[in-house]
Amino acid sequence: MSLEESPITCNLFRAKSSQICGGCEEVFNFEMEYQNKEWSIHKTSCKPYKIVSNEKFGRCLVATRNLKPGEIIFGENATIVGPKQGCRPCCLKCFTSLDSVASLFRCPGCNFPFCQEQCAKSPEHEAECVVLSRARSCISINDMSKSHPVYQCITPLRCILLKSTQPKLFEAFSGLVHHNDLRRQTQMWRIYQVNIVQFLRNVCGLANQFSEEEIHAACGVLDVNAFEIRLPGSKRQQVLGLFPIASMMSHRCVSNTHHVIDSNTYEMTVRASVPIKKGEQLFTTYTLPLDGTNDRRSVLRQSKMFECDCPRCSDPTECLTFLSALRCPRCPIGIMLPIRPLEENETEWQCSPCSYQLDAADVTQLIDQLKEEFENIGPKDVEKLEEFLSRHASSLHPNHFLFTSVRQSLSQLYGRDERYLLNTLTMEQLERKVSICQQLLSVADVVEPGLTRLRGVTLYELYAPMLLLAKRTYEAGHCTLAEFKERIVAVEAILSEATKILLLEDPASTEGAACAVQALNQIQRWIASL
Ligand SMILES: C[S@@+](CC[C@H](N)C(=O)[O-])C[C@H]1O[C@@H](n2cnc3c(N)ncnc32)[C@H](O)[C@@H]1O
Repeated sequence: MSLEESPITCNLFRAKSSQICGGCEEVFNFEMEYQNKEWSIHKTSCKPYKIVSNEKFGRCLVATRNLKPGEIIFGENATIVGPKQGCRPCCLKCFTSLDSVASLFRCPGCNFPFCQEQCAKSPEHEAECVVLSRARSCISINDMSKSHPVYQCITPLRCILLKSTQPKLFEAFSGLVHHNDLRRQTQMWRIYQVNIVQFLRNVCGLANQFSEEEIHAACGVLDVNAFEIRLPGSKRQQVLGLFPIASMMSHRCVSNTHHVIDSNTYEMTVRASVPIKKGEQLFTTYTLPLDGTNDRRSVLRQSKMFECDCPRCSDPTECLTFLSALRCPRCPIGIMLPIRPLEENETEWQCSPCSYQLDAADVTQLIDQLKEEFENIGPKDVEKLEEFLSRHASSLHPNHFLFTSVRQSLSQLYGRDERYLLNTLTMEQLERKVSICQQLLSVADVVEPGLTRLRGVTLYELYAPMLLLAKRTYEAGHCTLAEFKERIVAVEAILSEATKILLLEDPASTEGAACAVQALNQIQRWIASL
């Protein structure tokens, strides 16, 4: 793959004297007399990444020097923040879910509900309120527990209004990919045409200011480039943010970066999650890493408009995680994998030892049925979740993504659910929690390697039952003091890694980080006293 440099990178060409920048390791040739001036210009623009362009990925980011796990690559603020398509009614300023608000405040201008008057009167709402007030008679949002289609137009409206309110930002926004040409044939285009384009042009009176194409382009930019912002507590609405540099990162189903978005400031920090070599492309993941190949590729096809052929998607075993693999119905040890994983609708699935085959349609039918069964289980129903695992053990590989989702829930429920509080768990249940977390980690280590949230959270869930098991075993006289110490030191290593990762997360969304630091200090003091 050739990654051509774009003109955006710093290039100061003048012969005579050479220097290598210690930051980006670029070589500069200076005229001696201009050296200091040019060097100070470079110092302010030197970054550990650069934007390059490539036939397959379009614009993308590559590392300009070796990066260590945890190292910050860049940070940037969201240029636009707004509600995600299909969200339930929320305050347009702070995104609090309105079903949890006792007394709503209706904006006198546009009639949108807000959590409080102060939010409705915020400067951020001013320009959109003028537009939305023209549709005042159609804006009647009364059921706060159900999504309302009018919210679909808020974030695209905020984008197009930049044209007059912040022309520079609008220019940058207009340079982002929208894929109107590819999206034109989709069902989504037709929905946007009615719910957003016609609403904004015909009902809100923007027909003279914005063409249909321009409004569709705003919707496209958001679909292709925006990031989800996870807000804590009652703001757990899905909110979108546009981050122009981050949106240049290409997708790979196993990424090498990790990002955190501060839920108060909407500032994104992108870090290397694993070691990255100078010249390597920087990847993020546009999908859920624990989904199977067919689901990930389908999301990417529908919303990002490309066919992912990354190493994980091209490998029937998904890098030996077997996240989509089935058990062979014919032989006891067989595992069934797609023969051509990039042709999900046509490929046969074949058992490795006995060569028995299933059609793609049969596999889809089975998985759809099991997905439905899984979705109908209550989110806290430990017994039903356990039952699901045992009932389908002969159909799915132990690491199958459906089982992995079940394990993710169980890893939290054992020890936290009121019926399964940690101190009340039996030895067997503690061992169950440990084995669930270890299985999850074995998958996370491959699909979300390094300093990632999934690993941090799972390591944190793992430490407590391990500690309790060691304590109870020692107190029952079933191990020596030396063996006990050894087990506690192993727990400390796990908690120490969990803490390191959780401290990188948004402090508002992970109360775990503070608890982890406290627990780590306690264990360290305890080890010192043993
Ligand atoms: C968020 S944008 C990334 C920046 C974009 N390349 C640009 O030039 O502005 C996402 C788009 O980049 C391209 N892209 C990203 N990752 C890709 C991948 N793994 N394979 C093919 N195209 C990819 C697709 O066109 C996708 O819709």
